[in-house]
Amino acid sequence: MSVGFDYTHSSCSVCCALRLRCLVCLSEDKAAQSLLNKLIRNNLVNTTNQVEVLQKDPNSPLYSVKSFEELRLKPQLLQGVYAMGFNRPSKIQETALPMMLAEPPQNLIAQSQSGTGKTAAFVLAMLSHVDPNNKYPQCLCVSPTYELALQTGKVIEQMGKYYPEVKLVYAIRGNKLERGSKLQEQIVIGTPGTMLDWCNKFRFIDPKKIRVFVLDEADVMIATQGHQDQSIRIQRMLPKNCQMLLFSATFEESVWNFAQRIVPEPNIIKLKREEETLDTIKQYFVLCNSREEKFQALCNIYGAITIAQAMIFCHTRKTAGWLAGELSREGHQVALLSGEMQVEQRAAVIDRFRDGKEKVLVTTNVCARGIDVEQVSVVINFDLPVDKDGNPDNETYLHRIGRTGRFGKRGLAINMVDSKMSMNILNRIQEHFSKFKQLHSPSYTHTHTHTHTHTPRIGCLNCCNLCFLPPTDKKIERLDTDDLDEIEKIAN
Ligand SMILES: Nc1ncnc2c1ncn2[C@@H]1O[C@H](COP(=O)(O)OP(=O)(O)OP(=O)(O)O)[C@@H](O)[C@H]1O
Repeated sequence: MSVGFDYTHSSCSVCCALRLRCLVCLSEDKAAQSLLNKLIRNNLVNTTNQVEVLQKDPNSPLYSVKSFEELRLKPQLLQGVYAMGFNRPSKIQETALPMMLAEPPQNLIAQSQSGTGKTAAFVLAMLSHVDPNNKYPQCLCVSPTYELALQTGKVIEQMGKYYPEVKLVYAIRGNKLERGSKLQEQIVIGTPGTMLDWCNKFRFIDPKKIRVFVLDEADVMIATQGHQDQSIRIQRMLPKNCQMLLFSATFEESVWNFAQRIVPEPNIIKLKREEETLDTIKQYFVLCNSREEKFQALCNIYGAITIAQAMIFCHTRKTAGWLAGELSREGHQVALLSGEMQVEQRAAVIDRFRDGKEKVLVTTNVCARGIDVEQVSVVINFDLPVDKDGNPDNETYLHRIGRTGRFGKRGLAINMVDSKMSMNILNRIQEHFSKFKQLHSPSYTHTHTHTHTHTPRIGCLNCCNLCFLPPTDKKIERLDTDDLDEIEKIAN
């Protein structure tokens, strides 16, 4: 078994540390992460940011709606929307829905973070566009994995509850049809490989009759080898007037290039991400010599201040398991999120933690990235975040501790330092975030080797990940965990 970038295996349960180096696992992670978010989310992510719109024809009027009634939906669909508990369109839906429902159909590329209502939007568009009297496929929706396709299928079923004439079929591995058969269902949802076979090899679908083509989770899609080409091959079989819709949670250059190949003459909608900031977070570090000392420091902190809920990040599954065991022995109610768990099991653990059934969540980064648990007031980096080469992983640091300071609330982040090397990493993280202020001064133009030159803008979605990172002058201060008075002070 070789370990490196070309290392491939079909199951992520083999390892934890290896996952950082394995391309297969990286793409599985992205899909699993996305599924996890869908399973644990039961409402919209709050966002106050504005929608940016780039129209194919800048002279055509831009409509946006504040209610579902304004969209003149079929009554059965409006009933479905309200039955799902949607009172009004989400921020992205306000602009995307009128575009998607317009006549003649308009192409759309839309980007906004997960949980902002993209799936519900394109499901509504598909259901609106099909003619139930025609018993053949009219909408194709491509998802990166079987599980994600099933999730979207569920939304179609819920929203189309009062419109039973419209039928849905899954083009997924294992769903075998008789040779020579023709599909009667109006909507086909599936993964790119099977969808392509059904159009091309088996001809269950006549691609020339497709009116709406949806490509969901483009960022996850391109992380999986082969999916990009298969999606493009499907797209090429569709008629010129077919409406092309593409959705993505992020918009790095690779996604953008792919999007442009799938969607000709697009309208573009972007919803700026809620900016994460370190300014409202107090950051400390604790000096220790061993894993046991780190644990002791943790106990001292728990002994001195009241912590409603905390997340503790470890580098490996092994450390996370060990720490969870030690904390339980000390009488803490601990939840452990671990890489070998099925996505559904992980979702259940997060749900329990969110409901306050456990007060401490011990996890590795791979499991917890992108998960929002608002009420967490303390984040502990039991191990500092590093990338596959052992360099500081600044972005992960921001994501981890950013969760404690959401929506202007003050949070606390404590970093455990157990060697010269980890002190060096922490110093570099601190330096990175203070340098940022200079990098983003308005007149400064910076170049990233992997992207293009542009005038940097904080929150800019089209350029590079760096621009997501806000500046801060915040120092990471030393905390002596043997001094109870000192610990008590940090909580005030
Ligand atoms: N207009 C709305 N009003 C209330 N809730 C909504 C509305 N639109 C969507 N939701 C709900 O918000 C949650 C997120 O929506 P949706 O899944 O469509 O977002 P998304 O951007 O596609 O995110 P993801 O890619 O993670 O699924 C879902 O629980 C969905 O039922």
